[in-house]
Amino acid sequence: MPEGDFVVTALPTFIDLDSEQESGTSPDCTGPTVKSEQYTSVEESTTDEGKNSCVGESTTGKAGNTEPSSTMEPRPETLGYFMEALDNDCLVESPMLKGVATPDLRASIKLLGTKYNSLMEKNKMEINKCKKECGPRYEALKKKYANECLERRRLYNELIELRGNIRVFCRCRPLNSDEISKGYSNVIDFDPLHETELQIICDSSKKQFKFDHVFGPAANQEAVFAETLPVVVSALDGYNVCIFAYGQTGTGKTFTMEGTPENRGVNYRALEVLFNTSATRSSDVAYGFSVSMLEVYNERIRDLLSESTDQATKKLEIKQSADGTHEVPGLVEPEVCTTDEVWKILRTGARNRSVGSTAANELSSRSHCLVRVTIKSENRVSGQRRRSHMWLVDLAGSERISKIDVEGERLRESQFINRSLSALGDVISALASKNPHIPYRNSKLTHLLQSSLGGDCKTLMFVQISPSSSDLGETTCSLNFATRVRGIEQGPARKQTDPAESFKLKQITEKLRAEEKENARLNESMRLLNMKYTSRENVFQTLQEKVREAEQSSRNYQQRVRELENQLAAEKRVVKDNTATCQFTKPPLGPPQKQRPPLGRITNRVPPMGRPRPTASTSGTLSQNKENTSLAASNSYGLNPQNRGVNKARRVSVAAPLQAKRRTSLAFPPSMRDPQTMNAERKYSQLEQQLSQMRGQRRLSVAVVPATPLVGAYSASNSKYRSIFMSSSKYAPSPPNAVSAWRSRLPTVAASSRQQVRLVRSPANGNGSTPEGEASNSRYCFSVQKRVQVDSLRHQPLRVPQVLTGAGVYGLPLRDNVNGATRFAAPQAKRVLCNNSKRRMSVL
Ligand SMILES: Nc1ncnc2c1ncn2[C@@H]1O[C@H](COP(=O)(O)OP(=O)(O)OP(=O)(O)O)[C@@H](O)[C@H]1O
Repeated sequence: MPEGDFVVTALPTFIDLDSEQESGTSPDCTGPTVKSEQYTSVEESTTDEGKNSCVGESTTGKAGNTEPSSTMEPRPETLGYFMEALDNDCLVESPMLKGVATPDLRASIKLLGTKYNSLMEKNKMEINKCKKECGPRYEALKKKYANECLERRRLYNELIELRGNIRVFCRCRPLNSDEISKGYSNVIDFDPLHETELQIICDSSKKQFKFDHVFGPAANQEAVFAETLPVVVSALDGYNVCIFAYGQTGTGKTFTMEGTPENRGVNYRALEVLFNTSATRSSDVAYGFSVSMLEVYNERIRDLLSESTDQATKKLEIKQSADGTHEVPGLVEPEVCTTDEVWKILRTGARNRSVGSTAANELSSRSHCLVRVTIKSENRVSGQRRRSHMWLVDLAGSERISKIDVEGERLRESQFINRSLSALGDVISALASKNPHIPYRNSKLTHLLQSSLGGDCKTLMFVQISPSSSDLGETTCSLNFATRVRGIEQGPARKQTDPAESFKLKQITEKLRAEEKENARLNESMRLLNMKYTSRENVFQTLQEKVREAEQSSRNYQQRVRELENQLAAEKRVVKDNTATCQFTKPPLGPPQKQRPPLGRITNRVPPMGRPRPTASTSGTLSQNKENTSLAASNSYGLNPQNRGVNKARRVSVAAPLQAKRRTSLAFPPSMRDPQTMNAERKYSQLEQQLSQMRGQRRLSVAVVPATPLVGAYSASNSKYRSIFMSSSKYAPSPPNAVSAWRSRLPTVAASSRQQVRLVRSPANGNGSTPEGEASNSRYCFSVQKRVQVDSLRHQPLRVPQVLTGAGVYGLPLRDNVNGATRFAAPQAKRVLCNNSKRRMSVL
């Protein structure tokens, strides 16, 4: 509490502490009981007036029982005279109190000071308590208020859009002294209750006009700007805004837009609002402002902020930028941050503006003045950038040339002004009638305002009128024009974005479109692949089904094989039993080979031909499943006339009772078992006899060409090389291709001719000699399963390639040479190491 607020107008000598403690510093003076007989010596401080006052009562705004403490100097009768306030509002004894002689007075003042201090303490505590209680509530309310402000702004924008993005205000200036002096009457009638209507009185009739707002002569600049404010704020929200004043010369257009230093107009106030609002939004959005000022004078653009002297020669042109906005390259556009800078710039521009004196206006504007404010913003949260323009246009006055009485340069100026205003009227008419072609380029003025007139911007027009009866005609024209403007139906305004930002967004959009296309392509290929996959899965399932079936059949076969094996084992046991009854034992001839004992240990010998086998009936059944059949068995089965129905070549194994180191297979053609060729049996017995003479036991495989009887002979040259000679002189020759087509059933013979040598011989008399005439009629091929290579050096007639080519063996030279070699030279075969294959082989 400030010092001096407490005034002790009547200092009692005694204060009833008890009663005061209850009442405190009650202003109703019911507290302290003053005892008059105890008045102190401070008599000068006791006045009649003060007797009814109470201690500690503030004089400020109270009843007249106290003097107002207009001065801060404490008077002797105030508490502050005896007590001093410290910084923390505590009262301490003043040195003045020492001069008080009466102890009661001193004691009472001290008491008052103490009471004051305690009250102060109590108050502070209460304030702190309130702060604690109300603090969060206050913050919440503050936040709510901010949100409400935002909502209000949004709703206001919506309201403006609903009202229309072209708004028309009408402002009527007061009658000037000249008009009054000339006795012109007021023809404009306003109804204060209807702010949107005005009437023109002409010839006792009234013509009514409606606008968004009508400002009468009494309306000041503040009132006008209050209605303009929302449109100005829209520019901060990112909208393009155009505010222009239109009207007859001398009606106050410049006054409304520029104003005077005392009554500043829309231009200055708008920029002021922009700065203030941007400051309040600075936590969310960062703003930047720049201002340019130009005029269109006689259809030429002049930069009003340029300081260069060659303004007359410098030609400024309107260019359309890539983003569709219209720019004037080379225009001076300083950045502004404060209202002072703005005012300075506006003053500079106004000074440079072309003005002249006319009959209607002493300082008539002879050009259209345009102030362009560029607003750049960046949202600190979302990072979104915007750039918008606010045009503040003071048009040159529409005027009747005859009326203003001009000639020369002024007349030319007036013609240009009227022409450009007419172009503006055309644009407005085209917009109002929703004409697809808007003639923006008919004048520099409309061309400059193209992006801010119509379309997606907000437009505000001030139609300025004169109340004078002398200007009735022009006033009516202006009002009619304004009514047309108001009739324009515009679509909703659109927030502007930064061109750079737009370009970036455009690129992103294009990229997204390309990605969408790529996605569609990938989806299509994925769909095709899915279809392919589905069809393959079907195939796979079918194959799986087949595999299952194959497995099942394989299992069946295995089962069958096991059964056959069991049967075979049983038969083997029977054979074994039968063999045990025989005098001699035979080596096992049928597969599997692994179960066979090594040949070296076989002690079988060929039984004599024609000797009946004791178990012929039993072993006959057995041998049908064997590939190698013993000679004896083949004798019984292969040559048995009863088995002639088996029309396939047979291979007969001949086991000699010598040391078996090699095996030779002998195959018989089915025809061999033909009854007509049974004499082969006889020949075979000869072969068997020769076999028995062989040194060492050998098993031979003899392959016989089909359909050819076996009448060959067998001879051995030495232990390492065997050749078998067969005679066919008795039978008709078989065609060579029949021999060539024939293949031994032995895998080793068929697999690689390089490792085989087929020696062919056609002995005519069975002793190895071959008559010339029968040489080409050989029919029998015998293969010895031994790796043999004919030494071509020692036996020149033998051509090695011929020998090594299997089928080509059947040739006369080879046969003769082999025959000769067998008969006369009986070449020794020796084991050599082959350089190429690194394998050992026998060489003739
Ligand atoms: N509302 C008003 N209140 C008081 N004075 C006004 C008002 N409107 C205009 N005036 C005064 O009228 C005179 C002419 O105004 P102003 O120059 O602004 O007209 P103008 O329309 O701009 O004319 P021009 O087209 O020739 O430039 C000025 O002296 C101005 O102060």
